[in-house]
Amino acid sequence: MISRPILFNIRSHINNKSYIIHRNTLYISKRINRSLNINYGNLFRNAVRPLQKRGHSSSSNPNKNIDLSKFPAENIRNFSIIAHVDHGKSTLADRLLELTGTISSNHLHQQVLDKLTVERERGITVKAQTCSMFYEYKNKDYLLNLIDTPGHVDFNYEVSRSLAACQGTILLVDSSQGIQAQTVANFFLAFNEGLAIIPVINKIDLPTAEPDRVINQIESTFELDVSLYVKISAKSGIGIDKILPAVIEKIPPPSGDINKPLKAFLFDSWYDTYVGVVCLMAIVDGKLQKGDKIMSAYSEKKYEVIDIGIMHPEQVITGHAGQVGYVICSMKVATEAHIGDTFYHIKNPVEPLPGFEPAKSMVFAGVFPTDTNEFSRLDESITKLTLNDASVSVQKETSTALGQGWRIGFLGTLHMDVFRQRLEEEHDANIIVTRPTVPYKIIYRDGTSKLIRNPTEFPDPMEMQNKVSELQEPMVLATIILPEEYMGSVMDLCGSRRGEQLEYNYMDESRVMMKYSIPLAEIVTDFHDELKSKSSGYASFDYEDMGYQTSDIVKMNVLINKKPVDALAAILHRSQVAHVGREWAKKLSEVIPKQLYEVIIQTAVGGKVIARETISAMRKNVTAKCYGGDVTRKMKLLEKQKEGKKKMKMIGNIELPQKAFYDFLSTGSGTSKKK
Ligand SMILES: Nc1nc2c(ncn2[C@@H]2O[C@H](COP(=O)(O)OP(=O)(O)OP(=O)(O)O)[C@@H](O)[C@H]2O)c(=O)[nH]1
Repeated sequence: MISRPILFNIRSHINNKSYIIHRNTLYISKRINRSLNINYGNLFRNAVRPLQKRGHSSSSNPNKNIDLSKFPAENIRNFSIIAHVDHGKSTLADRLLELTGTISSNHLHQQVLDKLTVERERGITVKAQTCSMFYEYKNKDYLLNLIDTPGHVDFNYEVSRSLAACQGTILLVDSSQGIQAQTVANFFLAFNEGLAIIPVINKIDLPTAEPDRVINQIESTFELDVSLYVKISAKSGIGIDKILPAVIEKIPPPSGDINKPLKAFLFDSWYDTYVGVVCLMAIVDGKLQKGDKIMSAYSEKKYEVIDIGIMHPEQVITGHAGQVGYVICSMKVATEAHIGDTFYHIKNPVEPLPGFEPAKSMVFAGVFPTDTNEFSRLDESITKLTLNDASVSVQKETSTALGQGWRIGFLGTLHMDVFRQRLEEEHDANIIVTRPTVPYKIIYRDGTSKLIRNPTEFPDPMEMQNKVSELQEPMVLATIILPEEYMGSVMDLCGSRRGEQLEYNYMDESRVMMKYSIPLAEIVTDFHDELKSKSSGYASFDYEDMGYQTSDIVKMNVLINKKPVDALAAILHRSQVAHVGREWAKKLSEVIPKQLYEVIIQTAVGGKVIARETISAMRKNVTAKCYGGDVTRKMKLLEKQKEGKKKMKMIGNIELPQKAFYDFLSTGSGTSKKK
């Protein structure tokens, strides 16, 4: 049994001070009527820079001391907020930070903890964020460590990791929407962790709010003690003052023993341009100080602690049981920070903590630099981004069409899209991402099996005939919650996606929860959009892994002038081949520009051609309009044409503009269904 780690109880010297520690940055703000007296070293000055760059306000004073030693375990609470997408987690986190004076109430930014550009642009949380607040309750000072978590199913790994660092959670439910699919999924994550759960009903300011109905839903669906619930409007601030007293009263303090040998738990890490690899560790037992020699239970590599947390080492670096903070040790490479690793003093080995189950990639896609010279730079960027997102798996791969690249595993297609956007925006990458595929399983006659993450690994006909006993595809258990009137159309949708209904229950007189077993491949493309459109936006959906099932899957090749293009191959269920084959051939014929010779596009399974399109030849004479006149002008036009050609990708023996290739791969060319 693991003692639950605490966040950010960094031993230091605080004299009635208030501060907030952010995951990868830090800023300090005054608590009302109290003065700051904090002493920072270079680390803090370095760490604060990125935050200031992003425009956050900071009232930091680099020459004062912080002391957290006055917060014994019983005055600490570690809690998270879990909810369905858009039910108001980040807004509630803002209100709590304001209430505790951690940020000012006229703070310019909303959703302060959504720090990534991608989060602000998309209005979603993708990365769990942590901050500490100070709060006085019944004449006692409390250190409250709050973790804001993502709501979307693709980021569940972040939620699980956050919950492992907490003793309790706020289950936030929108009072106009009621329980949704991710409310259910997140509730069970918290429930299985044995956390104290406080139901909080949000958005009671809305005219459509039905808080009492939602409370009944919570009671009947989760059998939760609803006498604990709190009704709020995170937007207007109604009821916010009731939340922290409930957190203190209902959530137990953390446990841990300062006198036991060191057991430090690495549960997050990131790459900071100024200080390199930074780990977020929970010191479950024992103490950790600057200069300590520690060892990773995972890799058995030895490190020296260079700095802890955000403080100047001489004043604030000592940790004790239940403390967490930044630990900067002599880790050179980003991948050395293994999420879930246990660290101990070299001379005092301990039994490692169970750690986290590694995230299981649900979809894989090839990522290739558009300019092959960019490979090394992008390789470094991917490594850094992976450190900030442990749920991504990366392997190098080579495509005949696209050159050297990577096969990257994601938790879902939104996750994939966010990763692509971060790579482009934060690392200035120019990339082509191939169509995502789910991991299929090949069962061989000799009893062995192999997972394939790339259509190019699909067995050839000879291998199929002689060695393969069966092919399997991954299945998921989908939970769909929707108003009763949309049941018919959603059932049709699930049926068309090879879904099999397992059960349905009424949550109240008009809302239904349906469970389906569906092939993962059927939901990773446009299922969510279709579900929204079939239910006028009212259905919500979540899924979990359900293992593998025998399936009639085949590899579909795309041939250009009779040559297969590896980057365009796909693994499909046989029932999809006819319409996907036709759709792809047509789409490719639309994006491939006319060439100097005829181009034949075919889609085929084995030797059988599914669809064929032909693009007739065209000779483009760029100098035609020059009527034999000026030679320099002709030369210039030819040069320009040459430049243009550099931006082309050779696919088979044809030239395809990168944009066309990108357009084909990124949208509309999935295994979308006949509408
Ligand atoms: N009317 C009203 N709107 C609210 C309230 N709380 C949040 N909202 C709005 O609901 C939307 C979603 O709020 P967020 O705080 O981003 O929701 P979230 O749960 O953090 O979203 P994800 O991180 O994407 O899961 C925003 O437009 C908020 O302004 C509330 O109490 N009342």
